[in-house]
Amino acid sequence: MSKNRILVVDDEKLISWSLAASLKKDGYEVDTAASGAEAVQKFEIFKPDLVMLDICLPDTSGLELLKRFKATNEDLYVIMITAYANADSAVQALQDGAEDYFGKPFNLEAVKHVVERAFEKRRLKKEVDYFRNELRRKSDNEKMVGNSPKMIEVFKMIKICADADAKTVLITGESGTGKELVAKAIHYHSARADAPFIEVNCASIPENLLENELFGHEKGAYTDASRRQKGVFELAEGGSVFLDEIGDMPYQMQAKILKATETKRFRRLGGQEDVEANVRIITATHQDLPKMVKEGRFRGDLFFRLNVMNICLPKLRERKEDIESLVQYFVDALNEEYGRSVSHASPETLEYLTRYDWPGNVRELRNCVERLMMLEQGKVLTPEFLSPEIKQSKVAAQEPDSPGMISSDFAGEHIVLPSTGISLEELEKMLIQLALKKSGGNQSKAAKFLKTSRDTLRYRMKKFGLSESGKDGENDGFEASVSGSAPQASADNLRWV
Ligand SMILES: Nc1ncnc2c1ncn2[C@@H]1O[C@H](COP(=O)(O)OP(=O)(O)OP(=O)(O)O)[C@@H](O)[C@H]1O
Repeated sequence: MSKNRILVVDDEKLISWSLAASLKKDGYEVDTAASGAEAVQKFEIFKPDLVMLDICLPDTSGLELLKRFKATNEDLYVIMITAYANADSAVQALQDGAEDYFGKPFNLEAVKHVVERAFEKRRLKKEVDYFRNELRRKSDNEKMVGNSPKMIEVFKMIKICADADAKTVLITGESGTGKELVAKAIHYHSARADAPFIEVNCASIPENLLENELFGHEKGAYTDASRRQKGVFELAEGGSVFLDEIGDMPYQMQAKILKATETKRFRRLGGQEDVEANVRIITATHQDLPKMVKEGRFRGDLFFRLNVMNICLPKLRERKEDIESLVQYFVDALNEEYGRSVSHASPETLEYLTRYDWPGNVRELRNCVERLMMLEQGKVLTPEFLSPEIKQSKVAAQEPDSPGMISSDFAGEHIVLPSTGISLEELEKMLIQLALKKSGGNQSKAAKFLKTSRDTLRYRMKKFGLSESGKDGENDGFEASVSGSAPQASADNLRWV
């Protein structure tokens, strides 16, 4: 490993000689200069990591040299050497970017500590820069894939939130749709990218520890609080706090989060004064917050505050056109991770993957590709190792071709009727549900689609227990059907694919 280089600039020969000898003994590479002109020359050639600079030089002021050196290399550490009478200049030097100073006459042991401290600080700074760049690189690598119109809308919203420095953002969507990726994308594409992004999963931290985690505590706030400790809101200063699973935030804590979002201030546990919070708060949940508000489980005021900017992530089954590019993206990423050289998924495999409904969304798709890559020996992913559920989804679509089955496309949905038969009433109910789904619940449009009158439709909806509000009987719900997510529709023996 190369040695750290130190340039000692002092016109008093005895001082520079004793400093150089002591620093060399400590393992540094040292050079000396007795004037400003010589220092400038040596600075160019020797390229020091640290300069020890006397404030009073025969041909120039150490303060001038300090500015010149720092302008050339802003990461350079400079320690000023000053006579005690020159304390004002030392203060000026610190303001101009010097790291530290010591006075003459000096104790070599004390100087040694000043130098060690400077290099330790430099090492830590490098380490922090390294990890920050790593994180950034990681976030850049974690691309968000998708060309569907729904994902393009999501990308537009990410850009708007990042560019406008939105102070609160709510990300909603089913589990595995990419909420965490969106939160990172907002942070790393905004002016806050160089400050920390800190994630807290509200569901995984016990209620009694959450406040401490978020806001920190003062010394003596509780029995074990032997010193003041910063919480996430302070540690993320200038950056973003990502509160995942905000729906699981305890009700009491919600009021504190509301205060922090509204006033940009919070209080440490056991603290008497508010602390300023310069952070963007990104929240995410897979839960239905408006419903939770109605049920009194989530504060309405906090919901409205968070919901100012809402990014709603589409389910994977609603953007199946993205599946092929996602699969290729995961194949490439996993090739790199496992040192494999799989080229792609076969058309038949892709057909299976496109038929399946992906209740676990993109996370489930990624896991599926990973499993195929582990089991497949060849360069192309074949359907051989697909799970039974995924294979079943295609069988379901193909079965109608077998004797005794009926298959049809209706209102854009592929309907499969079982070989065991189906009652006319069940079929009628399902068609009404499909028509309502297609019309977004609009009864006039649904009636027109079914070539019947609105009154007839309403009569039949009532007959089948499909309520006007968009909900039908107890469990067999219109809500579930219109979401398009229910492979088993109202009749158990029917399947939509
Ligand atoms: N559009 C996308 N492009 C590429 N990868 C994606 C995309 N969306 C999600 N992923 C991947 O899917 C997995 C799940 O994503 P993520 O953790 O962001 O989902 P989530 O909505 O936060 O899930 P949960 O609610 O369970 O926390 C991750 O591996 C993520 O990298």
